[in-house]
Amino acid sequence: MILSIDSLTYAYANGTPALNGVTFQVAAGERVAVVGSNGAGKSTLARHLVGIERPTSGTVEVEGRRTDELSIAELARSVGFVFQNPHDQLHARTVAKAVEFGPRNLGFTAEQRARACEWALRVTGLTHHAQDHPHHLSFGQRKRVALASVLAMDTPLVVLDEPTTGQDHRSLALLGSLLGELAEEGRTVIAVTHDMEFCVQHFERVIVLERGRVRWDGTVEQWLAADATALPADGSRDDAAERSGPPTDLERPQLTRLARELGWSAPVATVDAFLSELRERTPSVPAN
Ligand SMILES: Nc1ncnc2c1ncn2[C@@H]1O[C@H](COP(=O)(O)OP(=O)(O)OP(=O)(O)O)[C@@H](O)[C@H]1O
Repeated sequence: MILSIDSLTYAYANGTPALNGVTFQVAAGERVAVVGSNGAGKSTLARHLVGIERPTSGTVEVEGRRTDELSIAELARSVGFVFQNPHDQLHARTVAKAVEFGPRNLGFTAEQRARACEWALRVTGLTHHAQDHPHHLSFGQRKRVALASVLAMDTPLVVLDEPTTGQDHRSLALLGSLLGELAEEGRTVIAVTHDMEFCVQHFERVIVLERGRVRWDGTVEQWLAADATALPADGSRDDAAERSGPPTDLERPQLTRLARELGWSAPVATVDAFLSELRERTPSVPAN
C-alpha cells in the first residue's frame, strides 16, 4: 500500500472537529476521488498527506512511513500536493523557474531537472508560457503551472485539491489525458473534487467523506449504482447524518440522477453512455 490511514482524527486549534476516525488504504497506481459536501473534511485530509497538518490521533503512513515522523521536506519526495488556490504555491518570476523549484530542492541533476520540467510543461500545455510571469496568466493557467511544478518532482503519489476549478474544455481534456498518462506510469493520484463528471470519467474509486467520516468507499461503478440511503462504510449509523437525509445522491452526476428518475437500472454517467442506453430503449432515436 502506498497510503495507509488508520483512525485519523483531527481537530483544529480552535476546537473545530474536522476528521473523525478516517480509515482507508490506497494501493500503488490507484486513482481515487475524494468527494463530499462543503466542510466534510476533504482538504483537511489532503493536507495530512503532505504533513501540513498532523493527526490529533491515529496515523497516516506513506510508502510505509508514518508522516508524523517525517518532515515536510522528507515527505515531499513521496507526495506532491497541488493546492486548491495556485497563489499558495507560485512565488517564482517565470513559469519555468516555478516548475524548476521543486526538482532543484530535491537535488535533481541539471539533466534530470531539464527533462522533468520539459515534460511537466508539455503535458500541462504550458511550453509556450515558460518565460511568462505566473501572475500574468489566467487563473486556470496558473492552476496548471502549480500542477506542472508538482509533476516535475516525479513523486509516486500526487494529491490534487479541486483540479478542475477554472479549467476550460480544452484544459479539462488535457488534464484527463495527463491522468491517463500518470496511471500508465503506475503513479497514484488522489483528487479532492466537487466535479462529478470528472470523477466518473477519470477515477476508478470514490471515497465519500461526510462530517469528517468515510461514508462510502468503493469503485465508481458501485458508487453510481448504490442506493443513496446506503449505510456508512463502517456499517454504523450516524444519527446527525440520518437527520439531515442522504446527501450522497446529490453528489452523483446529473445524467446518473436523470437516468434514475427515468427508472433505468443501468448506471449511466456520461453523455455517450446515456445516448447508448436511450437508443437501446428507443429504437426511433437515430444513431449518429
Ligand atoms: N483553519 C481552520 N481553522 C478552524 N477550522 C477549520 C479550518 N479549516 C477548516 N476548518 C473546519 O474544518 C472542517 C473541515 O473543513 P475542510 O476545509 O477540510 O472541508 P472540505 O470538505 O475541504 O470543504 P470544501 O468542500 O468547502 O473545501 C469544517 O468544519 C471547517 O469549517
